[in-house]
Amino acid sequence: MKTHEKLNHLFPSESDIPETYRLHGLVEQKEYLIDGELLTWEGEMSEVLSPICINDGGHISQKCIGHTPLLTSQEALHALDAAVKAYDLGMGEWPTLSVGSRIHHVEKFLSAMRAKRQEVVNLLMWEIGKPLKDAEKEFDRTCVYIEDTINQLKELDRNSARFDTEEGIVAQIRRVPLGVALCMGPFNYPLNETFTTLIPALIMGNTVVFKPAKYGVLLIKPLLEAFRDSFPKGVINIIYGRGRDTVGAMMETGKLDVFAFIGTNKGANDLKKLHPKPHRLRSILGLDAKNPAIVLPDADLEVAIQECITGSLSFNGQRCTALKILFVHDSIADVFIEKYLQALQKLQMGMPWEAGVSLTPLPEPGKTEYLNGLVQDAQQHGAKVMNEGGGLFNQTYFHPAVLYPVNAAMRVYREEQFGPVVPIVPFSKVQEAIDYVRDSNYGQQLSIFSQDAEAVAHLIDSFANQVGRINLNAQCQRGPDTYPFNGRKDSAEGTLSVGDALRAFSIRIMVASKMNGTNKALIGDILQHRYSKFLTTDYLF
Ligand SMILES: O=C[C@H](O)COP(=O)(O)O
Repeated sequence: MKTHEKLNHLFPSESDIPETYRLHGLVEQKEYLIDGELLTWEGEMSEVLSPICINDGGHISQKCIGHTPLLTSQEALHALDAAVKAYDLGMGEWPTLSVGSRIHHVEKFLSAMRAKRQEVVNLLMWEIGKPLKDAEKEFDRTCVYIEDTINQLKELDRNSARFDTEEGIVAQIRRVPLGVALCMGPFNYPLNETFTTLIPALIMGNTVVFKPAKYGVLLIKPLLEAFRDSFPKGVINIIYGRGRDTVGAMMETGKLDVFAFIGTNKGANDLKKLHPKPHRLRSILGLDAKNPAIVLPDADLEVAIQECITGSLSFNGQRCTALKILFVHDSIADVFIEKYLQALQKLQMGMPWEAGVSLTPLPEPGKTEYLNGLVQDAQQHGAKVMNEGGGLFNQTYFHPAVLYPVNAAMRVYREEQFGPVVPIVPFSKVQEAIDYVRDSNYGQQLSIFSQDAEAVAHLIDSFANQVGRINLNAQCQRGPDTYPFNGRKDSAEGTLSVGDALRAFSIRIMVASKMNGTNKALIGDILQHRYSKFLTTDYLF
């Protein structure tokens, strides 16, 4: 069957959807969380369209699955005020709670979250088209990340140095939260990526305003009560709405201390510049990437193909860590492409809940047209679509397009496609690939495929000052989550491993006292009477 004929079978009617995955009615998300209260929004709502298209008696359209509130700047500022109040040492308890107590709150949340697994996984499929296995993995991985964060924090706490005495000065050094954090995540990992900033921020004692991703927003609904019931008032506030109205208004107040954002450079820059004193804002950012694979002539092709197929096309290439351009030595380009296309044929396109399906509809509006534009541009500059049916699209479906030979004149050479378009660049000298990486604005990761120790070592040394991670005979990826996740140049700011994130959302400060009679009496008095929340004997590391 030709690919375009197969595409006709991608639009199920309601009755074709298995009962377990069917949505019964719309998910009406009217509630938002401010200062420990779930408030109900009666104003304008935003429609949530699933990328999954339904065939309703011959009429095929994206299914509307629910609505979310379009809050205004007023609600956003209310949320910010609640977070500011909860952070204030004089009024809020959260920043000065013991590590053990904060862990207890997060554990309570985790246990409530686990009970919502099926609901959240189902929404991950409906909202962003994530295949069932990947959606389950995202949920489970997030739970493990929270557990690991708790364990890491206990470890840090155990190893803490309580007092330092140097040169006649006693220092009570303490790691403290940064303040009020705004956490925003991307549509492709709306749970995992968001929680890898949200949880470390909370557990370190920051208070948070959380705005869920634009797509992948309804799946926070099942967790709203868990958030409300697990944390003290104002510690976590959850809002919805247009970025400019809500986030923009909060930024302009200058009251945000941390901006934790996983998304595009443009999104991050547009928001950050609204802060009146951006240098005061600690930014923890995961941004654009264009990770290349470099396949040398002696590469083990079986390994290279397997890793490049999953690296470039798992979740339709919609991962910041996806391989977004493949540099293949020209002596093996033909055989590489032949094998790549054979492997591609085995990937199935379909509904996210169908067994074996890995290619699914795309949630971003206008994405298929954008990808088609990239393909046409490459064709105009001399590339061919190497696979039958490649690039064929329909509303939210885009069949992967493998482009060859790609060169610097084409948009896809530098633009981050974030979708199922695979550009393959032939090279004769490895220096061409080295120059590509060095000239790139991005520096998240790259992959090298070769068995030649000398050649690999040379490349490692060429790239160690360019990217955050070099993968040998393996695709690019974030995990394991205990490993550093970051990037160079315009790809990231800060590092987000389990342990690094705890440090990213905190700062070490101290009270330093000269060892003289006055101070001995003074500190003794403060400690004895517990006058200070900060200066206590049971402080954090
Ligand atoms: O989109 C960026 C994700 O953090 C990638 O994670 P992953 O490499 O595990 O798919």
